[in-house]
Amino acid sequence: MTLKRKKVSVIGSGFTGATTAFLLAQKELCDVVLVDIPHMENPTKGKALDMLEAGPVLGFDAQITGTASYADTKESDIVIITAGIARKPGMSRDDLVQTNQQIMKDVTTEIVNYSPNAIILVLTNPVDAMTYTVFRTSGFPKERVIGQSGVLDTARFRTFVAQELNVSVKDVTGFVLGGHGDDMVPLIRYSAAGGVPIKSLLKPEQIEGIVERTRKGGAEIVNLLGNGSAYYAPAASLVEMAEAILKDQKRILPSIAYLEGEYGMEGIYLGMPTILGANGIEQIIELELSDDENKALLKSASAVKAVMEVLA
Ligand SMILES: NC(=O)C1=CN([C@@H]2O[C@H](COP(=O)(O)OP(=O)(O)OC[C@H]3O[C@@H](n4cnc5c(N)ncnc54)[C@H](O)[C@@H]3O)[C@@H](O)[C@H]2O)C=CC1
Ligand SMILES: CC(=O)C(=O)O
Repeated sequence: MTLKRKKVSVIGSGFTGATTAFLLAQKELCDVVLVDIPHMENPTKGKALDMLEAGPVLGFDAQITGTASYADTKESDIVIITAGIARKPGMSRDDLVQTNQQIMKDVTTEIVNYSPNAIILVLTNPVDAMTYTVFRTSGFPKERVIGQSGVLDTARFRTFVAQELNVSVKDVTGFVLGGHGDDMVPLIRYSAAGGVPIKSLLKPEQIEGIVERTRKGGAEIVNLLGNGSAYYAPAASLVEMAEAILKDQKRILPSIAYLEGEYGMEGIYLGMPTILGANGIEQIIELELSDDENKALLKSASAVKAVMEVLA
């Protein structure tokens, strides 16, 4: 009897898509199909072949296919959407929303056609609104359409806390909630180093500095790179979420989840503490928030709603 390996398709073979595909294969989590537009078919095939040829050196065994045909994605367990454009000079935020929204609709129609039982992970920005578009277009249940931002934002927060304390990042925990923007909400009360609340380890001004740097974490990398946005940490974040689902790990990770009454909100995708397992989002965890934390979360939700208002 041959065991069928799990299959993950990654849509968009750019910086984040290619890095995600490589990490998934390197960890032998699944076979990977990397998809891009027809114009990009040969470069996509080239990237996939190049990754495959790293297998003998790194000692991993996974199929990696580059393609422009969605037929190759048939019966994927997970489909990860990284396709889309980033904002260019002269382009408004609304232009970006319109363009990426159309790409989400086109891509999702193909995903539904070939992988009707898949779990979809969305990365494309503005990610809260794009996850909502994929949810509406797919008709999938809410637990099977999930956005990525909180794992990345929390990773940045943990990195900065570890740097400030000069301790191992492995011992730093945290939780960043809300939309993927300047109003995201790092929950200081739930952040600790080795189990010790960071409030008793750092001065208020140090914590404020870390919160601000986390909120601007994406822009910091954009400014340094000069020609694109972050992709190593975003890809690692997608892979952590995909692994939790593929292995039914029941990990408590922040995900962009659809709210139907949780935290007093309805009809919006927003970063929340969730349990991720084989069924996708298996639970949204409702934390007790202080008045200030609740106010900050509502402010972040308003920013997401403002983007949703320009959705067609
Ligand atoms: N949510 C998050 O935390 C993060 C979100 N992002 C977002 O992810 C997206 C991708 O970023 P990068 O990979 O750096 O961009 P990139 O420009 O390197 O790659 C995008 C790829 O999408 C492809 N593409 C465009 N239309 C397509 C379609 N209809 N079907 C299939 N492929 C298509 C392009 O040909 C390109 O290869 C951007 O919107 C970026 O802002 C990036 C990092 C973190
Ligand atoms: C690009 C992006 O969303 C980030 O680096 O946070």
